[in-house]
Amino acid sequence: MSDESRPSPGAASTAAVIPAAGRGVRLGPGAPKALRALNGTPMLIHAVRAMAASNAVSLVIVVAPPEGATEVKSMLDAHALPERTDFVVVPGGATRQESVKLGLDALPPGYETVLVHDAARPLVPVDTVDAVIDAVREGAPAVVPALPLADTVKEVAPATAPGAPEPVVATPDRARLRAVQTPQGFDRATLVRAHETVTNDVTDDASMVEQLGLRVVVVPGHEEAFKVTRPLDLVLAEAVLARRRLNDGF
Ligand SMILES: Nc1ccn([C@@H]2O[C@H](COP(=O)(O)OP(=O)(O)OP(=O)(O)O)[C@@H](O)[C@H]2O)c(=O)n1
Ligand SMILES: C[C@](O)(CO)[C@H](O)COP(=O)(O)O
Repeated sequence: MSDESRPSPGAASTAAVIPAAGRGVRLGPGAPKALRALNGTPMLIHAVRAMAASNAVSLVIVVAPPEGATEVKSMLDAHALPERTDFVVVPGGATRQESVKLGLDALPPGYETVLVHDAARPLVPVDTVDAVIDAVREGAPAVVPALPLADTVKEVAPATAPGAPEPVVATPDRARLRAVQTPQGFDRATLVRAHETVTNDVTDDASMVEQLGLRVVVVPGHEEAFKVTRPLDLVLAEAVLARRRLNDGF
């Protein structure tokens, strides 16, 4: 859609920032993780389509590997997206946190709800995306999709000598723990303030909002929103896609 014919976003418009600039070290040697294929389609395209599947999302900002922004733009041009969805590509930074900030800096006015979604979670279902957006629109400044843990978790202390076993110091109550996914959803002003204020390293955006002392709430996550991190996750992702194709009857 051209800039002239595109309606300007209203207060209810939602944009998604997709950090996709990581190397994918834990996945092993190869192209940057977001550009690797799942059933023949780049992981990033799956992730963009997962955001664009929500009727509420009209802009996707892709934060590309710093040296790969042109390639990512061509890749997006070559893959069909819904007509209502525009996209912008910006080069990323050295950490996820920096990449998200660079994506936010490129966000035009008019988008009051912002999702931050890992390219590495390509298969999140649209119902999860919509649940996050709805919770933000209902007034929560920050929303995370999350699942209860299947494993018991131990807190450990550093080993006393190289190669020695780590001593366990605590077993947190599993019933109160959640494994957090993306997309995480935010009121735009809150997310911008969090990224301008918090300078320590964090592993997700919601924890920056927690550091501002603001309310972060959880909505149910989905097992298919898992993060492709290690080689076995690629096998699982392709199996999920195969199951979807079977269920869709083609
Ligand atoms: N400098 C970085 C690092 C990460 N990410 C993005 O943040 C998301 C979650 O990060 P992760 O799964 O840890 O990806 P990588 O950093 O690529 O993985 P690894 O730590 O194995 O290298 C991914 O979509 C990744 O592309 C990013 O945009 N910029
Ligand atoms: C944002 C995140 O996906 C929530 O679980 C996660 O914290 C990213 O961590 P990573 O180590 O950068 O993959």
